[in-house]
Amino acid sequence: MSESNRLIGKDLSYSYSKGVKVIEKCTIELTTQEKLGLVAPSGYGKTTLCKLLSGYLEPFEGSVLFDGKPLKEYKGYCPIQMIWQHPEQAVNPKLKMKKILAEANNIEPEILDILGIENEWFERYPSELSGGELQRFCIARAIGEQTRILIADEITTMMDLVTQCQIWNALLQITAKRKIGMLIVSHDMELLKQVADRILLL
Ligand SMILES: Nc1ncnc2c1ncn2[C@@H]1O[C@H](COP(=O)(O)OP(=O)(O)OP(=O)(O)O)[C@@H](O)[C@H]1O
Repeated sequence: MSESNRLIGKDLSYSYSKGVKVIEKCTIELTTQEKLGLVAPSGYGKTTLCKLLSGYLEPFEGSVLFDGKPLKEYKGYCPIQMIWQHPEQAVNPKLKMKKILAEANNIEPEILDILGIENEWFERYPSELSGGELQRFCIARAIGEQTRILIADEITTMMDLVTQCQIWNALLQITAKRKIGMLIVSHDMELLKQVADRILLL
C-alpha cells in the first residue's frame, strides 16, 4: 500500500509510569482523503494516542510516519496538527488573539471567514472569548498551508448544539477544500455518524 498522503502509527506503545502501558502495540492509519472517527471508553488512552500521532509525545516503541517519513524529521511545521478539547489550555492567556494568531503560520482570511471569526475578537484576550469562539481560533491556527491531517480530540464536547453544528460545518468545508484528513475522537456516536467516513471502536 502506498505511504503517500498517509499517516501511519505502527505498533505504538506508551506509558506515563514504569510498567503501566497506557497504549500497547496500537496500529492506526488514515489518509488525507478520509475522516476517521474513534470511540473508546474513558481512560482508554485516546488523548495519549492523539498526542503520539501529532508528535507531542514520542512513543516508547513503534513509529509514527507521514508520507513515509518519521514525524520528528519534519522541521519547522508538522503536517499533522492537533486540536485540543480545552481551547483555554491550548493558548497563552497573556496574549491577545491577534498575537496568538500572528505566531502561527500564515492563516488565510478565507479560513477565518469560514470559521465565523469576527474582527473585533482579535483585540481580546482568550478569557474574553467564549469556549466556542476560542476553539474557532484554535482550529484556524491548526490549518496552515502545510497541514495535511487534523487530530481532533473531543473538540466540541463542551459546546451547545448550535455552536457544535457551526464548527463542524466549517471544518467539513475547510477539510474538503484543502484535502485535509481528520482523526475525530468523540464519545458522541450521532456526531461521528454525520461527520466521519468510518468509525473505529476500541
Ligand atoms: N500526564 C499524565 N501522567 C500520568 N498519567 C496520565 C497522564 N495523562 C494521562 N494519564 C493516564 O493515562 C490513561 C489514559 O489517559 P488519556 O487521557 O489518554 O485517556 P482518554 O481515553 O483520552 O480519557 P478520557 O476519555 O477520559 O479523556 C489514564 O489512566 C490517565 O490517568
